[in-house]
Amino acid sequence: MKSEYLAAAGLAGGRVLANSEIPQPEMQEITNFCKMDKDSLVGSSCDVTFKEINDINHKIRPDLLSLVHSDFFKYFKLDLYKECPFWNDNNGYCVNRACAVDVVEDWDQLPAYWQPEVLGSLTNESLSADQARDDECSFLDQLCDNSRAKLSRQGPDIEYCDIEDFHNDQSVLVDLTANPERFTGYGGEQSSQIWSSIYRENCFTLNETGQCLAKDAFYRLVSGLHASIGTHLSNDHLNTETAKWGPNLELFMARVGNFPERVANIYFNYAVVAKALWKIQPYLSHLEFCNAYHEDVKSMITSVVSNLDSKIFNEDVLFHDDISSKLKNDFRSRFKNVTKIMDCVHCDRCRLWGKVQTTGYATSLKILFEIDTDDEEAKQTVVDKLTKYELIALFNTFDRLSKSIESINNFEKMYNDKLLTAGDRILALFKANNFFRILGNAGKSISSSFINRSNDSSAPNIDVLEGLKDMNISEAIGLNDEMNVSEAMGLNDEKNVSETGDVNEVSDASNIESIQAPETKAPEPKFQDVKLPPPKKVPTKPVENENSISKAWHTEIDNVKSALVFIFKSYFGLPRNLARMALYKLNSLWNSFVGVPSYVNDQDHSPATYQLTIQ
Ligand SMILES: Cc1cc2nc3c(=O)[nH]c(=O)nc-3n(C[C@H](O)[C@H](O)[C@H](O)COP(=O)(O)OP(=O)(O)OC[C@H]3O[C@@H](n4cnc5c(N)ncnc54)[C@H](O)[C@@H]3O)c2cc1C
Repeated sequence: MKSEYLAAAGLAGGRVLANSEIPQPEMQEITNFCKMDKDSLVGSSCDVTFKEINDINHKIRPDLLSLVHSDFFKYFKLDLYKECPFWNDNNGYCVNRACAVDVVEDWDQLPAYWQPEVLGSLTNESLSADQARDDECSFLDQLCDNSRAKLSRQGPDIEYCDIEDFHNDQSVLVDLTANPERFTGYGGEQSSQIWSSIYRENCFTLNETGQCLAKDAFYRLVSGLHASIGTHLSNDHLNTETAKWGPNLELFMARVGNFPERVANIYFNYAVVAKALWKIQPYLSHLEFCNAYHEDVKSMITSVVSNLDSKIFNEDVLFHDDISSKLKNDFRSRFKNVTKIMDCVHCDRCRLWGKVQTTGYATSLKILFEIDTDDEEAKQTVVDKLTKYELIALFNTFDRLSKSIESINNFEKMYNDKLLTAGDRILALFKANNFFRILGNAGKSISSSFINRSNDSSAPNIDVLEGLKDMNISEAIGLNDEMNVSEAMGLNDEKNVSETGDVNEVSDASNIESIQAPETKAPEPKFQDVKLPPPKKVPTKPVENENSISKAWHTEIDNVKSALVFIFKSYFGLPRNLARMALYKLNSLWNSFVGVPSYVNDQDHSPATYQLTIQ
């Protein structure tokens, strides 16, 4: 095995490293966006690089997008009112319009196979629970509404999510394309509680071989889901000034981009779901669709899945022997809990997408870990028993990850553009010699170490530019005012700057506590990472001992001259200053008359500050 693979795999000297211990690859590109080497492997169980996944994703993206917009894949059923099974917290709700879900009410618009009669349990109360489940849950039967072979669901538990939800009386049908996953404003204590309980599920008690790898995989799945949600809410974010939805680079960097580990976890999840799809490929191509429309869907499925490769993820390393089967059971029940925690999410839109994606991961895990590659019959049985909702969730989850990866690549372009623009602006600042004026306007301080160095040289040099990363020049380069530029540029991946500017410690597999009670560390001494050049020796002037009368006389004369010049200039400049003041006042009155916001008149309240105030 290549040493690069060993390092990326987290295997050192026969010891399995936790995710947090895996050394981050050296940065090889000019940009430090996400500080990742795209030619390194995605993880210990993946024989695929970040770049290869980017290429695959680029190829399949159009078909995958069409697939999830097709009538067959765009509807999902869930119970939006199910009570939280873990804690008594069923009174909260999210009042933002963005949290709402539009459910399907106009049934006439739906294709025949989505009509209530076909969905069975929505209306047909005469069916027994088992019958309803069979009708509802046999994916193959649902492709054509006239063939309904009954498949028994007896046998050992192989479920990683609660599939009962799909035939619950309370369940509603939702058009996923009409309810995009995006920024909803959901946050605060409630969402942190959800995330901390999800991460707490990653506390395996068994001390079996391979536990570390399983624990690491569990963590990566959850963190990848979290990061993918963070990417979507940053990519489709509401700009409160323009009232338009669009990407928010600063938010993305603060939530995901500054944490290479989180970005890598999105790629890891992509590999897991892709492998599950690859694994059921032979069965998907044998599906019998009823009409020409479905044939289109089938060809889109084939074109997506045929681009995937078995080496993308090796599930066999996780639970490879009998000893680890207990661990697998633990893994399964813990992941099931993650899917159930979604019922505690107060924001309906977030709950919807949380349910879709956890169901998608649960389906992938079932396919990966419960299908024995040597047993053809068992394989067929597992695939046959997939419900259509599991398949819909599987493809939609793959689409979410694919969209995340596309967004990450777009954010990288934006980041590089911003960096270039920032660089140009910084150079322009020096050329125009208006550096201190701008800083004064921004009301920011500049580090003394930087002032010392900038005084040494009038031309911008690397030390000076490096010094810039230490100070908050967000206004100068147009980044979020609350964010330190070094963090915004990803120069420091140790800290997580939340939207409100809070600095929390980065959490990792071994650091769940940081999520439960985010620790605020005492600020570290600044500039410790900056290598300062030795201080220049300033030639010292010889001390003058003589304090002659003539020197004192000249000083006095100079002072009198300066005072006279000042008085003369003041009289001379008075009309000009009065005219300016009048003009300024008139301008200000005119602006208020035509309704221009007050910050335009007020230098201390730049648009950036104004934006922060109204947020
Ligand atoms: C199931 C679910 C679905 C959601 N869907 C949406 C949605 O569609 N739209 C929306 O606007 N909001 C959604 N949210 C809310 C969103 O995820 C955040 O919780 C919210 O925006 C507040 O963010 P935050 O910065 O306070 O930190 P949070 O994202 O709540 O994170 C809490 C802490 O976890 C750690 N952390 C963050 N990301 C990771 C990661 N990837 N890996 C490891 N640790 C991490 C950090 O230390 C952070 O301080 C959802 C929340 C949940 C629980």
